[in-house]
Amino acid sequence: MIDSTLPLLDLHRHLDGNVRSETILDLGLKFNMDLPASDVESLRPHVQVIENEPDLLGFLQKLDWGVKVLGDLDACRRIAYENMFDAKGQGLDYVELRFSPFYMAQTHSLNIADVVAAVIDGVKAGSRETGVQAKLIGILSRTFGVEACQAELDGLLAHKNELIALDLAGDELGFPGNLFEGHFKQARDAGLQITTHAGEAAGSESIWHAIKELGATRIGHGVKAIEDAALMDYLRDHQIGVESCLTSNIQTSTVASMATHPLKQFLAHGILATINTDDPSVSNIEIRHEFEVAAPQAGLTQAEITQAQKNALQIAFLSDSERKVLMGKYA
Ligand SMILES: O=c1[nH]cnc2c1ncn2[C@@H]1O[C@H](CO)[C@@H](O)[C@H]1O
Ligand SMILES: [Zn+2]
Repeated sequence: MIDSTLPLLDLHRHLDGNVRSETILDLGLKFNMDLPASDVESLRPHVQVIENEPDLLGFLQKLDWGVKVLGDLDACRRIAYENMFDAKGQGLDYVELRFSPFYMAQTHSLNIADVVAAVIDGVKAGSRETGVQAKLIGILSRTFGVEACQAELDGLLAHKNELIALDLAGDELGFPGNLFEGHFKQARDAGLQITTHAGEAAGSESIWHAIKELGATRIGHGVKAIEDAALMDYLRDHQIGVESCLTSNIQTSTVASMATHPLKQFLAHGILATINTDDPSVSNIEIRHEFEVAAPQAGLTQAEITQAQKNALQIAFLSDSERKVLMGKYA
């Protein structure tokens, strides 16, 4: 159960992995796109994981229609805005929404920096209207290579004051972190914090690299840390936050079953691990499901679930005063 005496946070949530089916259909019509279906039910297998995918790349394909329909900046603003209402509907108090502007801009050749501005605008409006606090994390989609990621970074840095951190997502096996050390140095120099997807498709060496060379103070997924005792200690001792996404890890075949998910062991080891959604619409889940169904299946006790919720407050990219405001609502 969600501990209702504590704020509810989702720190790992892709806004471009959470596009409503109705919106995909609507935008598809608006921009005259040849969608694979014309109603929500038949669209489902094209934009949602129905059976677990054999690997990460199979899973990631399911995000494609959600960005292909982004025919103009208004469409980008719209999905950002709707994400805030989805968060509100789930009882979330605070979200860190991440997005890849290159991926969003790609199909219709939108200007990357303009896409970033549209997302910022949509999230701000949605936050104002819902009262849900939000921060934005820019993503470099490694799948498109080093040069595309530089263009993506440039677009993000044009709005660096409105972003809190930089992430690296996509094909971890095909595009290892060492290709992006220069990008992350630029981001750190620009004052961004770092959290990257690591140890999801690749092994624990990818997590070490993210921390030591990219400057990550949090790790997305990080499941492979369980195979590396020294890393488990390091994560605990250096308070590196881990953003776990239970259902996503099953759907990408990163973890064989919920019962063998390492989150419980992360928590038992004293690592600051948390419960998050990843791509809600693609996974057909929400934060409540992760707390109430997935976490118990992963063997978490109520005390461990509450601990994960507390950890989120601790590792969120919030200033001390912002954290107090969030806590204050529950005092
Ligand atoms: O679970 C995940 N692992 C790795 N990359 C992901 C995951 N979910 C989404 N993306 C990636 O994030 C960007 C869109 O925000 C895209 O690059 C998408 O492939
Ligand atoms: Zn993710």
